[in-house]
Amino acid sequence: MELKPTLSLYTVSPPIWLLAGILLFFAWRWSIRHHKVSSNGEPPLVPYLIPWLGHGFSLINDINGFVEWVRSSFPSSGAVTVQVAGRHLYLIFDAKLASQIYRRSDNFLFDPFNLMVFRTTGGTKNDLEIAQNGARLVKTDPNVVVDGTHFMHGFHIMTKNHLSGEFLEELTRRFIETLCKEIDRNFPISKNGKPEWRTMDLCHLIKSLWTHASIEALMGTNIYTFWPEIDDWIWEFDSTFPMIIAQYPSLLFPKPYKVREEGIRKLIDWERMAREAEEEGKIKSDDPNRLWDPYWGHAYSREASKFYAKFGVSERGRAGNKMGIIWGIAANAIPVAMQVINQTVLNPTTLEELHSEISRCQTGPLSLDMGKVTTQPKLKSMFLEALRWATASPSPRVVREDCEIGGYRFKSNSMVMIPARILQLEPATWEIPGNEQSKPDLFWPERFLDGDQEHEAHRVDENIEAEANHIAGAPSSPEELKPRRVQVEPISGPKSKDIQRRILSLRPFGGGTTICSGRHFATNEILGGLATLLLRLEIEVIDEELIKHGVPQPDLRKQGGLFPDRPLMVRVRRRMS
Ligand code: HEM
Repeated sequence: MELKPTLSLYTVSPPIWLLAGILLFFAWRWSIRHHKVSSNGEPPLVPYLIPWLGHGFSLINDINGFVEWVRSSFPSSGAVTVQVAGRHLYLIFDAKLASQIYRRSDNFLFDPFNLMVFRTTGGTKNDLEIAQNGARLVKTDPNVVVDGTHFMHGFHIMTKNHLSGEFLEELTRRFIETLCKEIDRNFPISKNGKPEWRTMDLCHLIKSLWTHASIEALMGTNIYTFWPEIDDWIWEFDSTFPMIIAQYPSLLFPKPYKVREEGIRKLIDWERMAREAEEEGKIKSDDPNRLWDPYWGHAYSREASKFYAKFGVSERGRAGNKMGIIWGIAANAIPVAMQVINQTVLNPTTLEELHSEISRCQTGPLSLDMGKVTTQPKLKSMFLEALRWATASPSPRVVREDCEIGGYRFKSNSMVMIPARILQLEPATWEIPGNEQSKPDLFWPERFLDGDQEHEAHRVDENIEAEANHIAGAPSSPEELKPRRVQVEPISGPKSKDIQRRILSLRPFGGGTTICSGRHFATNEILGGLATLLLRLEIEVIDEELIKHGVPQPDLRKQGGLFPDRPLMVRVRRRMS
């Protein structure tokens, strides 16, 4: 009997092969995009080619671009898993899940990153052991003596207490005072009453004024007598420090380590001089609780040094901590200040409206009621919109024990990252149908005109729950390290789904126990600084230059506050009173 030829694999023509391949590829892509969980319950795994290393290189090379790419590949997943150097890293894309993680600070730990900062800013082996005492870690070094001290949490509470209330007011007062002094020095009141226009890059001007005012407010004036270059040094440190974090070898890349060592040396000198000045009675006030003096600067700088010294942290470790604080203040708040001020002068209607809000807060020709400034609706909306549009905070955590949240399984010792920028640019959250200006990649000054009372109230509520979880089961903290309650209106009444989603999705300051302790100062220095600047200076955008360079956008090469990616050329002159 003659057998009929059957359709064998070998007889299928190449176009059919190709078609089958394309269909399989799309089926595979569809299945990974629509799989809500992996087979073991973890968030779906993003496929990778290089074993062990996985996505490590893409993540280091361009963290914002990589995270954006992952989100676009998994648009309907609340979380995904990526492989980085042999470990799983969960990227969280769902705002509600992020809030649950922030609240569980006993299981989603920040201390491993605090420890990493301690090490990379120059802490010694002994300092690292002190820092691990009572820290929340997956595994503690077996040599560490655990005596119930809880050093890191104590420091965090001390920080929070010294950046609120009267301490916050003093830091703001010193900042504004120095800013005024610097503006007056750069743009003196003209003798003949006719000030000259000067051409400059506005971004550069803001960067230099704000850097000097924040360092002097925090560290005092004496530091400039032996380290006048500190304002330039901090930006050199900012551009080189990520290489130390990424563990570039010092033999091949000596510069970042050289810059860091210079900072450590100078900050050791700063602390020695402040101690000597105190012992020699050079500091005028003998009130041990004074808020500011020229040697220690703000009380927070003094108390941070004393806190570290009390626990036996070395001079080098203390200098490293100071370096981290100065860097934290400058590198996050100053780029956001630049974005707010750029957007103000770029839009004549906004400029006019802000002038009228500022005039309502004036207490004299050049003085302001700061409490009023930070509650003006348009000013506040500009600030929140700049935080939404121009920050990329990663909020890293490590999972302590296996747990299940939001339908996902999170495995012990894996890492978590909440890429806030993704939540802050999600069209479903921010875009209002029929309103072109509301597109999330655009800066829309009116976006937050309905206020942010709910945002802050929600963060405080989250923080209280996180603190309670964190402290439960941890060694008890001394009374002076207990957090003070911050007064915020509670969230009242039911909120629409849209508002709830927006409240949960604005995450520039992280959340939980480690929510940024400097956020209130950041608000004051950015809005108070903007009002101070507009009262003293006239600023006009140079249209031909704007056409040539284009409108500044957030520069995505960095995390935290995002700098404008190009200059904004303006004419500036002293305002005639
Ligand atoms: C717009 C400006 C700022 C942004 C976007 C920002 C952002 C952040 C973020 C994302 C965290 C980590 C939160 C977490 O993952 O839970 C953080 C922590 C922190 N920030 Fe800020 N920050 C800003 C300004 C400041 C300023 C001006 C100060 C100091 C005056 C400051 C002091 C701190 C401190 C001390 C912590 C550590 C909190 C702790 O562990 O106790 N920040 N900040």
